[in-house]
Amino acid sequence: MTQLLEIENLSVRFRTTSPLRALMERNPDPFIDAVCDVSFSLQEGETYALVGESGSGKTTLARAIIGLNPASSGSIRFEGEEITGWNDRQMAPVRRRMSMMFQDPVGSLSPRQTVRNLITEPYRIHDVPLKNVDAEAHRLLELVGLAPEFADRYPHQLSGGQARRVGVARALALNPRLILADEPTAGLDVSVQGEILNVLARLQRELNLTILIITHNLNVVRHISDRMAIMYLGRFVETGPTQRIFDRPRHPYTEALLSANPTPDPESRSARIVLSGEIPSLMNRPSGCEFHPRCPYARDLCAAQTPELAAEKVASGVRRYSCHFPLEEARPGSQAEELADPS
Ligand SMILES: Nc1ncnc2c1ncn2[C@@H]1O[C@H](COP(=O)(O)OP(=O)(O)OP(=O)(O)O)[C@@H](O)[C@H]1O
Repeated sequence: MTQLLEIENLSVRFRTTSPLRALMERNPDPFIDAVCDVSFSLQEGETYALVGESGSGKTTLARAIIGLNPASSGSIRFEGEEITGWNDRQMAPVRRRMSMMFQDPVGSLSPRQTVRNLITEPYRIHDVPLKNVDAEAHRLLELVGLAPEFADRYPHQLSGGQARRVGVARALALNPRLILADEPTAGLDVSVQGEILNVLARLQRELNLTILIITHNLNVVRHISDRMAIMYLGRFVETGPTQRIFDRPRHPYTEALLSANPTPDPESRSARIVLSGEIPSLMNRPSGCEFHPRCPYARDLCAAQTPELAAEKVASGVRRYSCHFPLEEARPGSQAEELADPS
């Protein structure tokens, strides 16, 4: 598989908008690291999910990849080219090759434009001549399973699921290789969520697209992604093959997130772990392991020392986690699988 995107030690720092809050939080440095020392890569044709509670830095990371938030340190390579720090003019050709589906596509669709104009607008924005606008609009609509008649509709004439499909069609204009999909199913009924996920999965297969999906919804992650990363306070705390993480989380935060997820399968239902305390402020990060104040298993070392991101080879890839006392792998069947690992 070809490596499409490579992120190394990426951080994104913002000046906090509230000096008063900085004072109240006893933080003399009015900056927050919304993304903190993140490394990962995307292989061509895979779907990678970013998961984490609200404010954990998922959108900031995606915006940094497409050059909308400047990186404060680290590196971003796309198709083998270093694009860190590039300005809008330099990023323009890159943004034809990667496109972002923003949250709330209905709100972001201009109400006065027809679907035809909306989905072919990227060609005009990027000054790419289009011989036959109608033909391209129909091609894009067909890709997302909408009839050609939808080209003449306006956003208010679309259902939530149709608007989401239009958002996907627009993201596919210019034939990008990477789609950054921010909460593509948020606010939809479960059955419509399933339809959108099936559209994305089909496109990923048919067009060999690479998809970075951002979501709160663990059922979405399980359904669609090959690999996943769990973010906490801007950091990756666990990454690896999705199925493996769902089967056997190693980080206590992952375990808690998964336990809070409603699953239809009674076999895989575990007791819900309720985390104590609030998510800490980015202006006042806890010492050592930043999850320790909420961790049910924390010991003295956790407050004193930051854990490394340990790597572990598993049959389906590599899994990483940052925890001094990771959860045991020892569950029924695990030994047999470990022995079969090619590590
Ligand atoms: N432009 C900005 N200036 C200052 N702070 C920002 C800016 N953009 C984001 N942040 C802060 O960065 C942190 C991470 O936000 P981000 O939106 O990336 O989180 P998220 O995980 O995507 O959350 P959600 O799931 O709610 O979208 C938050 O504390 C947010 O307030």
